[in-house]
Amino acid sequence: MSNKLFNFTLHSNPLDLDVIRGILTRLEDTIIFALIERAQFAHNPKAYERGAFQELKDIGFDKSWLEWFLKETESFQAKARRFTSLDEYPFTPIAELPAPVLKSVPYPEVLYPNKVNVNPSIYSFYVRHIVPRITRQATLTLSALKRAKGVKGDDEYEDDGNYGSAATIDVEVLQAISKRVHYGKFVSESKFIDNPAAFVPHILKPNREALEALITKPEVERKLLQRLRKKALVYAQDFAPDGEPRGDAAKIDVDGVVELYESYIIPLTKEVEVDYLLARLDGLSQQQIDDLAKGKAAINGIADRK
Ligand SMILES: C=C(O[C@@H]1C=C(C(=O)O)C=C[C@H]1O)C(=O)O
Repeated sequence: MSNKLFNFTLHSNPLDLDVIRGILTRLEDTIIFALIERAQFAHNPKAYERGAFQELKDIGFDKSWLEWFLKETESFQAKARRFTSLDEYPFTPIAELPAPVLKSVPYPEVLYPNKVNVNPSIYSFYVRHIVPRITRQATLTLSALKRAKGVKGDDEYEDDGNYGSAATIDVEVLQAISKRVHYGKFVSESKFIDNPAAFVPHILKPNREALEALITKPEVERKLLQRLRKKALVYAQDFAPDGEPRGDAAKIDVDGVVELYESYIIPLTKEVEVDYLLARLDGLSQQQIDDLAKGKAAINGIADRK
């Protein structure tokens, strides 16, 4: 997983909406392939239950197996200077992460300062809804194998022996979804500077519905879901030894991938867009707000700050 999704040296304008949408499109591939990898392992619900591993309690960690994997992984990433830019957010509380060993990079200030972070919601929907659905086939296979060995009840659904591999992929999926959803801030800033006058009244007199109507592009969403289904059908195919596609989307629940976007990722991205807009005028002078209300675009993509 690239540490810096947006390579500022490669793009002249980080707020070009087509460039941003291209990055969101590329993240579809990352998420689909990671879900294909996760679907190879059973659900193993114990891995998401706090306090379920005595081994973790013995080392003083009382949360879940996955939360332990997140903390250990993100601790190393934090030392390597991850989470110092405005578009990457750890799932582990930032206060529990070590300081970077490298000096931070002075990334250009593209986004307006904000505290929008929906990782708790991403974690919750992923664990409660996405993992059980994506791993359904592997889970049914595991339970049948366990019953054949005389195992009955909850233990049928536990421990395909891959707690570590599955959690490693869970971390990758969660971080990719977090990047994708929080990229809504770049989308929002792009739309705001393109037409600030449209947004200012609904920020001054907070109106989430009006702001959501302004940022929603139904045709973009419709094409995205169409593209996603086609990608999942192709990526999930098995291939014959000579590379001939077998035409069966055997490796993933394609409807589950589409539902992930339709029911969770897109709605949450739009919430991030609206939350970002609602804080977009914080700290600006009345004159700056008046100028924006008259449609004077912000300079270099970010309004002058006081
Ligand atoms: C991300 C955008 O904003 C909204 C959210 C979208 C999404 O999450 O895929 C797509 C279109 C818009 O409704 C955009 O306009 O590209």
